[in-house]
Amino acid sequence: MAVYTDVSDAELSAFLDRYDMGALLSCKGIAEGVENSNYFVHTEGGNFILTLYEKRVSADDLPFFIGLMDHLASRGLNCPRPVRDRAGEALGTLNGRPAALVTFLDGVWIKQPSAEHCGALGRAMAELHRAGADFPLRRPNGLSVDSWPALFAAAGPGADGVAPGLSALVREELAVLADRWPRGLPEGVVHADLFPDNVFFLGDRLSGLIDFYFACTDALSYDLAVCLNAWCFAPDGAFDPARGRALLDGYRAVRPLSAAEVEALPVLARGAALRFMLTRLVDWLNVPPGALVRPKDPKEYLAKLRFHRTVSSAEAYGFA
Ligand SMILES: Nc1ncnc2c1ncn2[C@@H]1O[C@H](COP(=O)(O)OP(=O)(O)OP(=O)(O)O)[C@@H](O)[C@H]1O
Ligand SMILES: N[C@@H](CCO)C(=O)O
Repeated sequence: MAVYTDVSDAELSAFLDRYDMGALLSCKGIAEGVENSNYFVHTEGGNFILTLYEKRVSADDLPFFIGLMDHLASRGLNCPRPVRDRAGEALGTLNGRPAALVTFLDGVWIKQPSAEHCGALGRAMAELHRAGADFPLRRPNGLSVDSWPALFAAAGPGADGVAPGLSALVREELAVLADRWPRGLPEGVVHADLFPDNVFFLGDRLSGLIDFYFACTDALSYDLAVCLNAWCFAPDGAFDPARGRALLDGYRAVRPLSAAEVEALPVLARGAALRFMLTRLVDWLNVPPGALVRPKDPKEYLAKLRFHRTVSSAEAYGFA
């Protein structure tokens, strides 16, 4: 994550007084990520992650995210557990932002995933979908097809300065995807941002999933579409069908896909590419002054979007 809101040791110690976690030993801002402010917090009680929720997270959604992490962890999924204060509250306020502490997960994320990593990811994603099946809360996906025109408007007039012709291409995509977006696919809890930096490994073993702050109720196969984009392109920008196949096969080994879900993958992957291209574009063109953040490159997702425009069936992703 990034750091948008600074927290001093004194402010943090006062915040921690509500918890049974002993005295603060150290606290360090985490530069990775782009969405919220994150700190690594070491106390006499152990290691924790402190998150201050920033612009894209609505305070009204926090009970969904906190409840979901609790629910998934109680179903055996390895994800952060919210830490409760003496009054039983997992959410507090720090420097004017909603804030929470969660448990620290061991592991590292993989910068260049192999087909084996993608297979492990597919299995873990299907397990997440299964574990979420009886989660009682619902949250619509606020970054799905209906929100994309407003997101594009929020990027402002600079799009063609990032890549010539980008505005025209986005307008075309908005129209095509509004027309073709699949409805009626099996739905449930999706992570919706399961990028490599949100999946930890210890050796070759997938050890945990983090960052549930885009999780929502949506088509389960949308998660696969996000991961085809985030995990299955080679460093030279070419799609790698071996990784795509491993991801899809890993998933299907735990939760079978219906014919409708498979058929929908190209348009879902195209929409997922546009979604991340647009949020990156907004962030690229609007870096808050003083923020410790490195915005992610929207052009990476423009290239992925161009690829999906050429795809007509899931076989292009390695599906067999
Ligand atoms: N529970 C956790 N255990 C261990 N490390 C964590 C945990 N949560 C976050 N981190 C660390 O903080 C970094 C950023 O966290 P996270 O991905 O949640 O931030 P973000 O701003 O939402 O990022 P993104 O750009 O992926 O949305 C992670 O890459 C990881 O190094
Ligand atoms: N995973 C996102 C950032 C968090 O939304 C991206 O790479 O654009």
